[in-house]
Amino acid sequence: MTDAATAAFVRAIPKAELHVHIEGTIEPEHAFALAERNAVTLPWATAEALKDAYRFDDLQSFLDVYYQVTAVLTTVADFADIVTAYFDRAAAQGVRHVELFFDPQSHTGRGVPMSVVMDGLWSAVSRSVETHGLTSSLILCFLRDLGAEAAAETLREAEPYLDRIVGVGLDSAEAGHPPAAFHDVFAAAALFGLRRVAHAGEEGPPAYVVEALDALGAERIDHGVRALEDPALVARLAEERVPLTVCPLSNVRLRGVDSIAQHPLGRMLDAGLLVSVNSDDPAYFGGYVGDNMIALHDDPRYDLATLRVLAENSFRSAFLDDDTRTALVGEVHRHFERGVQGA
Ligand SMILES: Nc1ncnc2[nH]cnc12
Ligand SMILES: [Zn+2]
Repeated sequence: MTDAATAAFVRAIPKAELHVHIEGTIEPEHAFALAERNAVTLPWATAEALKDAYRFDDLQSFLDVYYQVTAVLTTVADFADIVTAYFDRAAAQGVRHVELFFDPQSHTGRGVPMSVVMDGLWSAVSRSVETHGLTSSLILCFLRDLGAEAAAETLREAEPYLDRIVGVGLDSAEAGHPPAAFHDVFAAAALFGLRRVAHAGEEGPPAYVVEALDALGAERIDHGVRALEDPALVARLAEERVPLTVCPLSNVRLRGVDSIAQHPLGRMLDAGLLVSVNSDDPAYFGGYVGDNMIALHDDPRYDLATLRVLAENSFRSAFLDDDTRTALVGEVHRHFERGVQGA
């Protein structure tokens, strides 16, 4: 096990978080406080009962809970508050830059206007440097199980707010929903000057990773762990330096892998892939990004030198300008020069 001083050191490593769904950061107690504030009835009696429901068999069984909890979000203040609560935790875990996913369709589909979602998220994101000492941006994700037409409609609704988002992504139930169906909406997003990322190879086959790259022009792959099943794809990802945002605790909780010891992250690093560590839905999966790194470090394969590579990779994979990237990698360097205090 990682000792307390080393855990504090790992948690404080400067890092970027590139794969975190804001709706997946609502802690159970906060969900119940928001439910009460908005007179929303959740299908669980207490926060404890909700936590008891966090036993997942796969991605879908998690999404079923996740979408029900999002119903507590109804006002501008709610969206601002969940971002602020996430920033509080992220800043305490060394996060210097975050690219936040949000799922507008999970709100507009319940009658919450896009303007409420955008104004709430933006009020916190636009002030993150002053409030938390970290830079932040927003990535609008399309829910792939709702289809391409709904995604196109969502992009149209988001048009007045394009200066508040850095890119678009693709998430939700992966199996049976190949990326290529979203070619046109991703092409339209590219014409707007937006960056493109996509969840692929979480539960879906390696072919979905290939499609995300070729049909969507994805610049970064979220998860991508199943890419390892296809050696030609691994060679391509390594050659093209395609960033993969890997979420170890998420993969364990959603039963993609049995344990951290079984997790393919080590093999991905060995294959020369540009991988970073991320939290995905930290309120549900047992930890924020620093906690994911500590869980890795409990396994001797992930020594401090490896965690340093992962932290540097997070900045190398981010949508940052070169000067900012260099400065942030320099912060990682200085953190390791100072070393574990008391060691
Ligand atoms: N891990 C995940 N995969 C796909 N969609 C998601 N939405 C929130 N978390 C997700
Ligand atoms: Zn995700």
